[in-house]
Amino acid sequence: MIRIKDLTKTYGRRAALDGLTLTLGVGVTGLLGPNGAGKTTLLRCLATTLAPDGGRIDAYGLDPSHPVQRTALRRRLGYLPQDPGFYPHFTAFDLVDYVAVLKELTDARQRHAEVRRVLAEVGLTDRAGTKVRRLSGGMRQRLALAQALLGDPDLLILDEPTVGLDPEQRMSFRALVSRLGESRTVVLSTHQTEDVAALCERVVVLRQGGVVFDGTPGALAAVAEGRVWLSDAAPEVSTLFWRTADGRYRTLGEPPPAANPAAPGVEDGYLMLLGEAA
Ligand SMILES: Nc1ncnc2c1ncn2[C@@H]1O[C@H](COP(=O)(O)OP(=O)(O)OP(=O)(O)O)[C@@H](O)[C@H]1O
Repeated sequence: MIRIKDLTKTYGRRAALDGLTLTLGVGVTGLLGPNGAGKTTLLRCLATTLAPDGGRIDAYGLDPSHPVQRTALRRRLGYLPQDPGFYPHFTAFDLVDYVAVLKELTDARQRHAEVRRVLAEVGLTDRAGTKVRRLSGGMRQRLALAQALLGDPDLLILDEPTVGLDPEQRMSFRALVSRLGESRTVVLSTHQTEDVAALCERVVVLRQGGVVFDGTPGALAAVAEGRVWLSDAAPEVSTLFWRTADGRYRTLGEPPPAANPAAPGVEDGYLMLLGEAA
């Protein structure tokens, strides 16, 4: 169990985290929130790469503000940062192997077997010998995920993991992450409400460094219950609407004339929650 209590982090005068409190258990939790809401800052604090200014984190009884406990926690987590810095001249295998060395896998035989295992998990076995600079964006993203899986961590922290993946890779990513979430804590940030709907049993919405929603994807969708409409004519008042593939207009907010109610999705609930719909 991971308990985050009253976490604060300020850059200059800007509060990136403003007294954030959250508990994480086994399963996949998705973090949604507009740009600058504090998702990356929270994930970096959890990954122990950034020290918060105030509040506390208790992960499996370990306190990351304590140097010895921080090291113990690092052994139990895997982290996919938002912009992983890669060495372009390393091969995929060498890159993951290098991270494995940093993660104290000292026995070369066992380490190489573990590197092969995580490359296989993300479908990069046949690219093991390819240099990072020759990999596509989606392959690099999968490589970044592979290094996070080293050592089978209890806590997997994934910052926008689906960026750059094509639809097929996104599907296999979802399958992999939901399988991983059966027995460990997975927390991921995303701007893709589809990922949240398809993959997360829990969604936490951050805004201005605090939690504004914590519940199931279904409960987030329900925030827009009775506020989603389909109509043949475009609404006249300025609400949030768009033309769908079948030529009808989908409106969020007040109903346009002669509109039919439609079932809300996670994205509708999220937009309503953030007040971006009228
Ligand atoms: N190293 C930094 N120096 C100064 N300000 C920062 C730094 N990192 C983040 N911030 C600021 O802190 C706030 C929260 O940023 P953070 O990256 O955590 O948000 P986010 O929710 O991950 O956003 P995004 O969806 O754009 O990735 C923003 O206002 C950002 O400008």
